Amino acid sequence: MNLIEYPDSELMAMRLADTLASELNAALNQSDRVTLAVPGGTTPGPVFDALSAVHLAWERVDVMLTDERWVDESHPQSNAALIRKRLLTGPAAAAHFIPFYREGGIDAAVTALSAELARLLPIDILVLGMGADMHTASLFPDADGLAEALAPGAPACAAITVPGQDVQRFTLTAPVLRGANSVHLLVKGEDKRAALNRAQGLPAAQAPVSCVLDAATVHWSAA
Ligand SMILES: O=C(O)[C@H](O)[C@@H](O)[C@H](O)[C@H](O)COP(=O)(O)O
Repeated sequence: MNLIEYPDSELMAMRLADTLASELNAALNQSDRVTLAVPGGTTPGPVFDALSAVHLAWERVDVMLTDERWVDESHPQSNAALIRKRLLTGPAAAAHFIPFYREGGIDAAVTALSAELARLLPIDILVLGMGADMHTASLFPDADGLAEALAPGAPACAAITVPGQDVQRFTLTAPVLRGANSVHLLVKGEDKRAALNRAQGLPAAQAPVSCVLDAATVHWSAA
C-alpha cells in the first residue's frame, strides 16, 4: 500500500484530481476509449469539481460508479445524481456515463450489467472511498452477498443487502476492483486512518477494503 498524506483535504482533492487527469491523458494516448470508475459518498465531491474542469478527450472516457444505492436519480442517496452534478459537468460533460440503477429490479440489472460492463473492463482508473467499518464500494462487512462478491470468479457486479440499511446496494465486485490498472483510495479522517491500519492485517471477509490495498495508492488527510 502506497500512502500519501496531505496537510488538508482541499490540497488532497486538487492533487488527486491532477493525478487522475494525468493518468486519463496517458491512458487516452494508448487507447481509443478509457474507463474511469468513481465512488459516491461525501469525500470525492471536491475531486470531481476539480477534475471536471480539466480539458481532455472526455468524449473517449466511459465513466461508471463503483457502486450505487438502489434508488432512482431523484432520490437524495443516488450516486448517479451526485456524479452528474459534480463530475459530468463542464468539459467532463462530454464523457459517456453508464448509470447502474434501472427499472426492472436489481437482480435483472446485475445480470444485464455484468454483460454490459464486460466490454468496458478492465477499469483503467479506479477511485474508491472507504468507511470506518472498512467497507469499500458497497462491499460491506457482514452484508448479504459479500462472500459471492469477493469470490475470485464473481460476475462483474452484485446485489448487496447491508443489515440496518433500508436501501439495497449494487456494487462492482472484488475481481473487477482488483483488476483495475490504477487504483486510488480516497480517505479522510483519523477514524478511517485507524480503520486502514486495522484492515491491512485482516481478510477481505472482515475488511473488504483489504481486497484492493496491495494495489492502491491511498490519499489521506486528517480533516
Ligand atoms: O456509495 C458510497 O457511499 C460509496 O461508494 C462508499 O463506498 C463510500 O466511498 C464510502 O462509504 C465513504 O463515504 P464518504 O466519502 O461519505 O465517507
